[in-house]
Amino acid sequence: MDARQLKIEAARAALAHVTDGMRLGIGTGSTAEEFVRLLAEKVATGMTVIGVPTSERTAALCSELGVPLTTLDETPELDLTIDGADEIDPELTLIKGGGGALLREKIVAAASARMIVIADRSKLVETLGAFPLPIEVNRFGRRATEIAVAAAAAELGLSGPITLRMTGGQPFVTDGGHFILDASFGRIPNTRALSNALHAIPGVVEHGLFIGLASVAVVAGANGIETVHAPR
Ligand SMILES: O=C[C@H](O)[C@H](O)[C@H](O)COP(=O)(O)O
Repeated sequence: MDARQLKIEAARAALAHVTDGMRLGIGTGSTAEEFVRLLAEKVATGMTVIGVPTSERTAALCSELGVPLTTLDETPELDLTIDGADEIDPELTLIKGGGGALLREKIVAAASARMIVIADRSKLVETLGAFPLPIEVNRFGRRATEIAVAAAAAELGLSGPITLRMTGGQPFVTDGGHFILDASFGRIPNTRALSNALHAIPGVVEHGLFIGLASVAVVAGANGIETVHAPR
């Protein structure tokens, strides 16, 4: 089965958790897009759900495919968010933000009673950090923020290149109008400590470590679907 098919299988398995009338957080990325396509088929045959998209990109796809949308201001409490991830560890701590949507994704996940992560098996890791950690920063003082991030990481024994994400020769700008720093720290054993340290830096808007947000991961591999539950 190719990578796209695995994403479709994970999305299909997660769709089984969606029931009529749910208020859904709808994730961003190639896996979440497969979920949107399958959800749209259900909506077309009568399922009633309302979704809060986690990016302009997801909003556009939902609108194109007829998935009804609302805003988090109109619907501030959600039943379930379904989203992809860049890395998933055994506790279901995640790295997200490879597509730059981490801020809205985290706000939406935090407003949801449950979050299900959908992924192919390649996203499962023992320790997070091979995937560079996306850190969303205010444009103002970006260099100073970068220096502060490096210093905070060094205090925790973490180091490595921190690069400004670029696209088409220009800095990548998030839906919220911010920049993204990608921090290649390597293994991050102390995710909670790093999260706290990053949140203490004024120019950091949010980071891509999702701790204690995902309740279930639905992971598709060559041998079928594996469902991983977060420890209680
Ligand atoms: O900002 C993007 C999101 O966090 C995505 O959910 C994440 O990058 C995974 O994307 P994909 O399903 O394309 O691997």
